[in-house]
Amino acid sequence: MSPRASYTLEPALTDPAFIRNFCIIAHIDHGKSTLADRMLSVTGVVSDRDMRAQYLDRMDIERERGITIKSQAVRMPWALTDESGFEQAYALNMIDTPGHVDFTYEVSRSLAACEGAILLVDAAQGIEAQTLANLYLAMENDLTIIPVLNKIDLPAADPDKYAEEIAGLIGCDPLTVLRVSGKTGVGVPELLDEATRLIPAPVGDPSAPARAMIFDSVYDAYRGVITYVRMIDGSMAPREKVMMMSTKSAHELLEIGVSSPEPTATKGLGVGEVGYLITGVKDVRLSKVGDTVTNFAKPSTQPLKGYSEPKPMVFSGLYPIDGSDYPVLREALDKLKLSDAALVYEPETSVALGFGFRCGFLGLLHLEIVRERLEREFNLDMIATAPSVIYEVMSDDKGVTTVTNPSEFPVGKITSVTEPMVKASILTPKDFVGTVMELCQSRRGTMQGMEYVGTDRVELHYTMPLGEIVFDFFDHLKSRTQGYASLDYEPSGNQTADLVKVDILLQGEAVDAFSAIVHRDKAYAYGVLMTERLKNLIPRQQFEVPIQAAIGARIIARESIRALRKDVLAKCYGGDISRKRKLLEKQKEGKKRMKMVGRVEVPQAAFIAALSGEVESGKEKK
Ligand SMILES: Nc1nc2c(ncn2[C@@H]2O[C@H](COP(=O)(O)OP(=O)(O)OP(=O)(O)O)[C@@H](O)[C@H]2O)c(=O)[nH]1
Repeated sequence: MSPRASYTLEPALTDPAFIRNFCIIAHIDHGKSTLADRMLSVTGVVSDRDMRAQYLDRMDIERERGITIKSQAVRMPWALTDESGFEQAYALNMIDTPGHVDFTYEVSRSLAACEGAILLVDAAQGIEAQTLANLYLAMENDLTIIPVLNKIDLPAADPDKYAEEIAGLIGCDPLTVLRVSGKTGVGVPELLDEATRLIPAPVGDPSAPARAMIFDSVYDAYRGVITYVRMIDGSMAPREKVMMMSTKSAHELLEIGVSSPEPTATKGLGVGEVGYLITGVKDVRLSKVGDTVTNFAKPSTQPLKGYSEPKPMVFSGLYPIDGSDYPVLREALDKLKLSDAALVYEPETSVALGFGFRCGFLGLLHLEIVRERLEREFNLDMIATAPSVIYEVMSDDKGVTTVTNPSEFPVGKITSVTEPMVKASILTPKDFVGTVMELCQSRRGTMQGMEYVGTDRVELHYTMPLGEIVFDFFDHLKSRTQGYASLDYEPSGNQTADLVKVDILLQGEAVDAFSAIVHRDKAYAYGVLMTERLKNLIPRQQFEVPIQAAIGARIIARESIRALRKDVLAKCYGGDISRKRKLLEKQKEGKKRMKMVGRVEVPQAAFIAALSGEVESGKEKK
């Protein structure tokens, strides 16, 4: 599609009256990135020749998985013709935001940098749980909402029905809900027109001391930290000295510019503009998201309202399969941390797995992504222990202990254990309400209410332990509802529960990597599951190996692996000594990939499979 804007936009320092800042909010897969791509080509900032799918998703993982992890900001020119035929040039700043619940904090940051939000809804699916969550966030930030139905090219699209649904939700006329296709481009120019018309211009004081809000900070191997900001008051220019208000650290601005979508240096940034700063800082922590940047010589006294820091919710131990890779893993984590402020880690050791790190993540998707990046970008092979949430354990002798690793669960008399809770909302077609309620109850959920959205869908509200959601809840929810239900959740304090630690013992010795904190009612099931899994995974040894599950000293499940002596030379009769030696060498190599737990040899693969649940067993297939 050829661009409509027939003029060139001044690179920056635009009059705020002609700036529009907006973001696109949507449920995952409703087509944000595709629409953003289309906007880039419609506005002409990316030529058709340079266009590639998911232009703004720069990480390989983002592109492969088709998801957005980091927010991106891009400036685009647009022209609006008024009734008298006068064409006015505008600068549109679009911030693409991630849709997955793990990355909600990225969304809230982007929202605070905008005056408007395009609420994008798949015309074949309608409103989903994250549509609602993001919409509420946008409303809290007082943004102008532009409702849009996407994917109207799909044969299954039912725009009339879903326009009604959206109208009912935000209280507008169904006819004002725009209809577009990010794929074919239909309706996109009209959407940009409407956004330009309806979204208010940014307001700020151009003569006040400079204040810019940091909404993202990324580490670039060549340029150091690139800080993305939205100017609120005043202006900034290259070579100026700026100060981060929370740390009072001062830096010289080496470069200031806008992304359009490639970084373009400018003479400065003025009120309402969105752009980037480069100061030569090497650590993203010095350029903290939510902080206010001001002028060093003429500082502002009033910092802008920051964001709450992202808090890790799920912890897992990461261990290199080859112990000698430990320093590489440390370095890799240090590097990832530069660009991922939400990642936390500290060294830990495991009897079974050796040296590794206990890492904190925003959720399971975040964990998977970090793990994949470590494997891919740093060539590391790793074992990740079962994810755990944060428990607070009260014991008589130790007081309160915060436990993120089951092996730290205190021994002795425990008075109470609290676990993190979440408020979950699940949106499902009404036919599946029964099965969803059953699932939530089996995960210790307490129902808080339900309401209809449109005529055939229901939003269910539950409080549930986070620990019950983070593992496979979503998979079960999807399979029970034929993929139709969607889920969103937010933290909701802590609550006491009857939780116990289950240990798994091999020949009487506890294997720390397999310990888990579970509800007492589920302890037996976990014990049976793990002992059975391990029985299938650990090869027979020269002696019998009992596998037991225990709560404290009480054994709750038991399996055993029968004894066997594997004589590799059995088939090697005759006198060929070199062949025998070769076989023995091969056996030795194999043993290197084994971990010794007491006297028992456990293959690495067994740890990986037992921890990831990749074992075929009748009991696991629910
Ligand atoms: N038919 C059709 N398919 C579309 C349209 N827009 C997006 N899609 C498809 O929908 C899927 C999801 O699109 P994305 O743009 O990656 O979705 P997203 O909302 O950006 O996803 P996240 O970045 O993970 O939040 C992709 O397979 C797209 O090709 C459209 O207008 N029509």
